[in-house]
Amino acid sequence: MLRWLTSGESHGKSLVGIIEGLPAGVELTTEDIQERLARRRLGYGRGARMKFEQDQVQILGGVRHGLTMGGPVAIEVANTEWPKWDKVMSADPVDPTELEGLARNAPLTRPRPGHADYTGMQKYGFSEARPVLERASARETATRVALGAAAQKLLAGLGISTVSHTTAVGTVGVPEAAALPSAADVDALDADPLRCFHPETSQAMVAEVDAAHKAGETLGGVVEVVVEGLPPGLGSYVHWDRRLDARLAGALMGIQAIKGVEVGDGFRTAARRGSQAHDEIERDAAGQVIRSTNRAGGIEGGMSIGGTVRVRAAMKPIATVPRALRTVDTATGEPTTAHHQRSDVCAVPAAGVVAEAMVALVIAEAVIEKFGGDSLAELQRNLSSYLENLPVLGGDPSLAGSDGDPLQPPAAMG
Ligand SMILES: Cc1cc2nc3c(=O)[nH]c(=O)nc-3n(C[C@H](O)[C@H](O)[C@H](O)COP(=O)(O)O)c2cc1C
Ligand SMILES: C=C(O[C@@H]1CC(C(=O)O)=C[C@@H](OP(=O)(O)O)[C@H]1O)C(=O)O
Repeated sequence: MLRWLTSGESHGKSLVGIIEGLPAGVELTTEDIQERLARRRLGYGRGARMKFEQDQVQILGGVRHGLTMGGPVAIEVANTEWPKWDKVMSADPVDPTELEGLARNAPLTRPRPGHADYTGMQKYGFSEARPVLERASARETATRVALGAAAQKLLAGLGISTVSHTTAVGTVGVPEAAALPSAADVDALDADPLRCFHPETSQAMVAEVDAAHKAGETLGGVVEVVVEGLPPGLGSYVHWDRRLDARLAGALMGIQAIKGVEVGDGFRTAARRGSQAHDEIERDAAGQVIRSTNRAGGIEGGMSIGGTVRVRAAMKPIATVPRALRTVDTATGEPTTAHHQRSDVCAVPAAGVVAEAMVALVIAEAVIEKFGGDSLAELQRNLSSYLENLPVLGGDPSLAGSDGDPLQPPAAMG
């Protein structure tokens, strides 16, 4: 069983994540985590905060000399802006005179439509939005990316890789037929201002962000996560909450501002006729059982079919719109406009990196659940044994496994 939790506020001292259930022997260093956190900060359209705040990472427990030890792994991502917020966000009571006149402590009583402000105040009984937005903020996703790094390192030990890219910003989308990136393309994606794998579209996306910025607007978009090297049979059809697609969708919808999820061609499949919607099963020239297409996104019956999984997440435009939206001042009851200091114009590329972390966590959880093991070596043996004994129905069992590498899923499933 794999479980994980995050704690911390946007302007608090630090964010902390704990992941429990990782086997011993997974390679994990501060640098691994830092590399992924740096990727989350990239992306055209992010606000000023990304420029001046650093993610200061410390592994607090569960890892020794670069290897997990089997216990919970705790990771801290410190907020370097903390000294400016230490009074406003202090955990311990503060003498009210110390807060007097602090602009940062001014009550936020003009809730933003589209953010958690108003309903959070109602639900938790706050008279202003500060305590709501501090936790609702997507600053918290830094912790998920840190925990996702641990999951990705586990998956790497099993030959499973993840990569994310931007497929749409506002109305500008990558053409349907565009090539899909693989993990080998991560440097090219990092170099693109929008983490888009289609240079022409990326240029148009940059122009779209500039236009939105100029107009005092914000933008949403769509990201895709591609997972390669999966064995068949992660997740199950036997119960709704064991379906891999359901679990991935829940994890993606758990990201701030994600309002839609597609598995494979998702909504586009709904518009197709049956003969054009599925991935037919056939034999290639070498006799391997293969799929000629991957419309389903590599999941059928709630199970990975083996090979590549593809999922997309749709992000709504940022709620803190510079051209401030109408709201009601909760202190006076008067109509006004929503509070706004600064914000991202577009955080879609960052959301892609977060989506990748969430997908890695769900896949790692499904892998551990199916193959078990207290050490990575044991998990690898269990997976190898499963793949070696995987029946290739209707064919020669010797076709199972690919080229004698037991950690590779059968090419038949690619
Ligand atoms: C990476 C990332 C960055 C975000 N940046 C902002 C931001 O700068 N301003 C803002 O209002 N919302 C931002 N959001 C979205 C809000 O966190 C989100 O809309 C809010 O928590 C309410 O949740 P909901 O949109 O799921 O209803 C961001 C989301 C993500 C994933
Ligand atoms: C800090 C991050 O994202 C923040 C997410 C966010 C929100 O409302 O979700 C609002 C912004 O924070 P602030 O209002 O303090 O500028 C973003 O900068 C981050 O991703 O590290």
